[in-house]
Amino acid sequence: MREQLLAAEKVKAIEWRDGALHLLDQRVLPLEEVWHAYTTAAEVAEAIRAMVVRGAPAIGISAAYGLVLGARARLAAGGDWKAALEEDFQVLADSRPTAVNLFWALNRMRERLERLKVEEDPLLALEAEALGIHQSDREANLTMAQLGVELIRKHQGNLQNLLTHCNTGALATGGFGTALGVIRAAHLDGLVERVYADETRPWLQGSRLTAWELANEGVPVSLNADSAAAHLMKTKGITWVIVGADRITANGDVANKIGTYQLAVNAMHHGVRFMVVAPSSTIDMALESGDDIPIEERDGRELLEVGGRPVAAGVAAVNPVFDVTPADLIDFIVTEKGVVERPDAAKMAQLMCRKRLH
Ligand SMILES: CSC[C@H]1O[C@H](OP(=O)(O)O)[C@H](O)[C@@H]1O
Repeated sequence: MREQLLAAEKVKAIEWRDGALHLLDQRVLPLEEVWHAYTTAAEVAEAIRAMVVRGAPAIGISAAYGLVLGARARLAAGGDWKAALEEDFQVLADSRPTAVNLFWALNRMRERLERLKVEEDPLLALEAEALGIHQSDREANLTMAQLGVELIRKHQGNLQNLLTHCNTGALATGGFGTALGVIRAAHLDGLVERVYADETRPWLQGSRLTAWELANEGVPVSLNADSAAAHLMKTKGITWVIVGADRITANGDVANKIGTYQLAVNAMHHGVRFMVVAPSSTIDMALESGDDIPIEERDGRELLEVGGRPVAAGVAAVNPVFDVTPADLIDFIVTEKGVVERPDAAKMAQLMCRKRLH
C-alpha cells in the first residue's frame, strides 16, 4: 500500500530549491496558486505568522529551513555567527505559539548545531537536518495513513461516511497529510462513501484547502458549515470524525483547530468514533495536560470580515483559533510510532518509548 500512497502524493506546499524556501501561498487558494521564494529567517517567520504556510508539521518544516537561511546569512556576516543565530531562532519561535512542531523542529536544529564538528561544513549539516525533518514527516504521513486505514477496516469493512475539520492534508504537512492522509488512503482502499468537510471558520481551511485537495483527487466530498456537523452525525450515518492536532500533551489531551472540541463532544453523544492523527513531533511530553497549552488568539478581523468585506459592525470579536479536546473524548491517537486507543498518560508515555514503525 505504501507505494500506492506515495504515487498518490500530488500537492505540495513546501519546496527547498536553489538555496531558497518556496512556499505555496495558502491565503489565496483555491482561486490562485501562487508561490513565493524566501531567503531570510525573518521572512519565513512572517510567512508562518501570516499563514502563507500553516499546519503544524508544515510550520515546523518551514521553520527548520528558515533557520538554514539564517545560518547562511550569519556565516556570511562573519564574527560569532552562532550567537547572532539566536535572533533567528527567536524570530521563528515567536511566529505562532500553539503548534509544538515549530519548537520541536527548532530544537532539532539547535541540537544539530551543538553537535557540529570542526571539520563539518555548518551550512551543509544544517541543510541536511532540515531536509531530514521534511523527509521524516513525509514518511510519518505514510505510516499513519496505513495505520489509520487499518483501524477503519478493523471496525467497519464497508463504505464509510467520514467527517473532518480544518486542513490536515499535503498543504499542512511535508507530504501526504495526517488526518487527510488517512482519509486519502481510505478512499484509495475503497472504504469511503463520502467525506464531509467542515468549512472551518474563520480562516476557512476546510472550504478553501481540504475541499480543494480532495476534489482534485476525485474523493467524494461535501462542504458543510461547522454548525451543521452534529446534525450530519445524526442524519448521515457518519462513523468517524478524523482530525489532526497541533499539540498533544502527556495525558493525551489534544489542541487542534477551534471547533474540534465540540466535534468530540457531539461524536461522543452520537456514538461516532473520534480519531486524532499526528506525528510524534506533535506530542509535548513536557506539558502534563491541555490546560497548559498556549492557545493562539488571532486578529478579530478574521471574524469580522470575509474576503475583506465586513460581515459585522460595531462589535468586538474574540478569535481563539485552537481549542483543547480532553483525552477521554478521543478513541484513537494515530502516530508513526503506533496507535493509542483511549489515550491516557501511561499509554502516551509507553508510545513515546517506541521507535518509528517505518
Ligand atoms: C496536520 S495538522 C494541521 C493542523 O493545523 C491547523 O491549524 P492552522 O491551519 O491554524 O495552522 C489545524 O489545527 C490542523 O489540524
